[in-house]
Amino acid sequence: MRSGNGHSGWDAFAVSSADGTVIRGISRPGSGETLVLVHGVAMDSRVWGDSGFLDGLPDAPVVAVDLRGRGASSHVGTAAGHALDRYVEDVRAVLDRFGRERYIVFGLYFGGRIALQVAGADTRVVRAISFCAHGEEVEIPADAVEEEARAVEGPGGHTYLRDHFTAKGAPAWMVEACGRVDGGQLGAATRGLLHGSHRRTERGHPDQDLVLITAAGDADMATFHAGEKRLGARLWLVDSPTRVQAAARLAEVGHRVAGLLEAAPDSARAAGTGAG
Ligand SMILES: CC(C)[C@@H]1NC(=O)[C@@H]2CCCN2C(=O)C/N=C(\N[C@H](C(=O)N[C@@H](Cc2ccccc2)C(=O)N[C@H](CC(=O)O)C2=N[C@H](C(=O)O)CS2)C(C)C)[C@H](C(C)C)NC1=O
Repeated sequence: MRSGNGHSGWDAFAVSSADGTVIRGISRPGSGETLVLVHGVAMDSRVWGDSGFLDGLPDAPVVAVDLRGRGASSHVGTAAGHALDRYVEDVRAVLDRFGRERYIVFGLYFGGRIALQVAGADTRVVRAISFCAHGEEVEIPADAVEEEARAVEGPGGHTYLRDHFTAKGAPAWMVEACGRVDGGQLGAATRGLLHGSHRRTERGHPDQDLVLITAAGDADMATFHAGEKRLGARLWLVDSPTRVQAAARLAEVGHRVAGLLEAAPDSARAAGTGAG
């Protein structure tokens, strides 16, 4: 039986973020801890089904967010409106809406960095998992970002991204996701990276379980190890030469996350040490 929004068993939701922006997404009931999913820059909440991530998590309650300017959420035209703190407010408004005391937040690429940032700000997050983005301070190359913003907001924006990701060996679901995002929002979101996304993330609570995931062949592995040490995070590796190609491993990662949920005793941290 397909519900009104075209996803069988899923319900659409809408909440107002702190600045009034309407954040939408889809949710489904389940048993155990609620998984909140945060997509990357040129994506929307459809990536979780398309990538096979959800195949390994048939029973978990899931809330899949559309960040502002993506999916069904409201558009925001300014770079400042796409600052990291706005995205954190978006996710926290969604946590408020579902009223649970504990959440697991899983993010893809920049969505993973948002997940870590939300964990630093909100102790309801008992576990945060970042797929292929670390939480360390980075030097944002303003010129490269401006160049990329111009490329993605222009008429050839989708082609730029599709060609770039295809050349990097990204899976089809990731290449296709780019075509669903409005060019103007891609430009604003890209320039938005200059508004606070350079900041490192901090642990929000000693008992939080923080997990960083990256490709075994990641050239930037040292930064992920730095995150392990500084944040007391765990590092999962997927068998892939690069972070972009690791996107093809999301179905496997979904199964691994399911293993974490099964092993979850009272404190997420204990699960972190036990489940391996
Ligand atoms: C490859 C190219 C098409 C890609 N562009 C995108 O895709 C989207 C669409 C347009 C803007 N886009 C960004 O992402 C911004 N542009 C970049 N960002 C740098 C980056 O390092 N970003 C991190 C996350 C992050 C952010 C801020 C602070 C820390 C970390 C990241 O995770 N990057 C991976 C690629 C990888 O790890 O090799 C991906 N990110 C996509 C996503 O987040 O959805 C999916 S793949 C920062 C340092 C300026 C770089 C840079 C050349 C300008 N271009 C990309 O990265």
